[in-house]
Amino acid sequence: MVRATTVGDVTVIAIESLSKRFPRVTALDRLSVDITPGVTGLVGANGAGKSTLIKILLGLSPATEGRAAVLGLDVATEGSAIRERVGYMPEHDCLPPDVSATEFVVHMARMSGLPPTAARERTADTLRHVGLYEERYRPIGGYSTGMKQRVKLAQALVHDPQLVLLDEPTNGLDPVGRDDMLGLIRRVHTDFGISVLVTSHLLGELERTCDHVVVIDGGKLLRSSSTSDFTQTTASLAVEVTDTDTHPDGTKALGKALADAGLAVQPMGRSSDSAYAAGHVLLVDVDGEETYDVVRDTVAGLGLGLVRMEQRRHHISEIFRDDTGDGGSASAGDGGATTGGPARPDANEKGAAHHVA
Ligand SMILES: Nc1ncnc2c1ncn2[C@@H]1O[C@H](COP(=O)(O)OP(=O)(O)OP(=O)(O)O)[C@@H](O)[C@H]1O
Repeated sequence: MVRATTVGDVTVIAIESLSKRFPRVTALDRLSVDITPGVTGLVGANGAGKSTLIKILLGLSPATEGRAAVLGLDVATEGSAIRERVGYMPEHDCLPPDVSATEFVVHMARMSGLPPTAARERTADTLRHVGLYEERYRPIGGYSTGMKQRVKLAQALVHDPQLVLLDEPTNGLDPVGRDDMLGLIRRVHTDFGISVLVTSHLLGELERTCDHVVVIDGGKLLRSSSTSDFTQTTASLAVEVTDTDTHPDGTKALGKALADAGLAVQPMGRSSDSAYAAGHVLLVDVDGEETYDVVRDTVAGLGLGLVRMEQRRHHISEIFRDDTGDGGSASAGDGGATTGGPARPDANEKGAAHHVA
């Protein structure tokens, strides 16, 4: 296996055919993926194997098969060296209620080997960075969920790691809290150059935050690509038309005519984007400049009124929806639209071999 390092902008995490089997469940199933510097989202439905992967990467839990290296260190044999260089924000609440954020984060810094003065200085800096400076002497038990998540982030950052693994950092947060946390995560990389692997079951929020997205389902890799590849390669036109006496369902008539003209078209169903009225908007795949002309001419030919024709990037959540209209298992909770569209290449395997008992 190639030993991954951070030098020269190469792989930060190398995962090679990694499996983790519990007695009744295969949590990871021959997963192979490389993660490069930057902010990477690891997305999957509940139970997809995200937390299991993070624990293996930290050297806290052995893999059943396969290998992985973090910052060039083997997870099987060099766990403590990995944990010196990597920060970890666990998913579940793990904070002592009776101590202040300062006491807790100083303690974690000392555990990571920082001398007392450096630990106090780094704690103050880190708590300021996460926006907890004013409240730093209050007991954590009185904190809101958002503040607790920030303490967890601070303790992951305090020893100045090269990489942080953040397990569901937006869990339990309201939309404003989510946005704040995602902004903080982005700045962990832009301000400090720390690489980030962040898990979520919400594709939409990773789309806004991450340079790269890795999608897993049932412990298998579904897709790994840059965020822009996810969205830009699937540019489409949202087209809305009026009905007429001749065409009482103008949307349906246009959809048929555009399909006859050779365009890939589908009705937009449920969407996280409230600007679009479900059932009255068609999504047309853009296949060059001529697509606009074909749509305009077809609308005119049918005598329909054109309400809108606008370019629209797909949300990642739409790329992983299933064909049933229920939403893909990796799109849970983000209001992903669910009409037809570019299907996952391996959609038939979704969830395969997840529960093996
Ligand atoms: N210690 C364990 N013993 C048995 N099964 C486990 C154990 N840990 C995880 N699993 C199972 O492995 C699968 C993957 O779990 P994991 O926690 O990694 O998923 P996840 O993607 O992090 O989901 P969530 O977001 O709900 O935590 C699940 O089916 C889970 O029940």
